[in-house]
Amino acid sequence: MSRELSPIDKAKFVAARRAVDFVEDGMRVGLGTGSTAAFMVRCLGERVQQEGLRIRGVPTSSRTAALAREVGIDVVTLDEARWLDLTIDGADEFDGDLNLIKGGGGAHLQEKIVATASDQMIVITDAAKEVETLGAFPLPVEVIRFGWRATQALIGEVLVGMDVLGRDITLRMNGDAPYVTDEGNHILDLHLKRIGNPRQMAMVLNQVAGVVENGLFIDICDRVIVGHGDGRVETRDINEGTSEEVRLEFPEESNLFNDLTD
Ligand SMILES: O=C(CO)[C@H](O)[C@H](O)COP(=O)(O)O
Repeated sequence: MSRELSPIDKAKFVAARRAVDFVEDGMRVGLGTGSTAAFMVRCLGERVQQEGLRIRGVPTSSRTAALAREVGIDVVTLDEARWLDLTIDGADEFDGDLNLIKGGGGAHLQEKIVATASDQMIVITDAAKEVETLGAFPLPVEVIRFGWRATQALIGEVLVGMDVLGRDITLRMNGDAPYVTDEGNHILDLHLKRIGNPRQMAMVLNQVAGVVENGLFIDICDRVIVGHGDGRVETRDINEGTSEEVRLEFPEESNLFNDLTD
């Protein structure tokens, strides 16, 4: 069923729509996870069906895989694709260097593997996710289920002496049970409020036994596409140091908005 989109949804939609302009015939494309990425997958599916665009898509979660198949994208595994031309994904926060926090949707492990196996990563987002300093959004850390409490305690120890404003660590839940990722792991959310040195944080966390991957994406994103509720879309390229703005028409009626669940 189609529903009225909020200004934030409209912002996410126009960012997604602009991002698919960067996809060319024959590309192998990493498909992110989350509500913004879901718009992008739908827009890509539209190009596949209407223009005959030929691409292979590598999804970053079981949710995205199901949606990509539904909209007619040829879905392959990363091992089949080997290497990707482009990955398009959302983010929970981004800073002026285009460093990111990801994993709010619990998929940052596959997302990081896919993004780093790509020539380019484009992040699609609304303007509210831009921050001066990362860390207001809790940092997701995927951990092995075995001994997760010990891993939590060890992470607490390594946070001492680091440039953060909070040290609470919570186990992500799915109702009454711990959240389980596509890889069968748990997620600890680190409520740091400020991450003064994200590069150091990303390296230190991955040294802790039991940690599989943290949600900091450092020097991975090449472009950010920021959508606004009025149709303006800004594209910033960190490598070229450029920024451009266009305005997209917002379709009054579109089956791109049917059955939005993500
Ligand atoms: O990292 C992610 C999933 O692991 C998402 O990209 C991030 O949570 C943003 O989600 P949304 O587009 O729904 O705001």
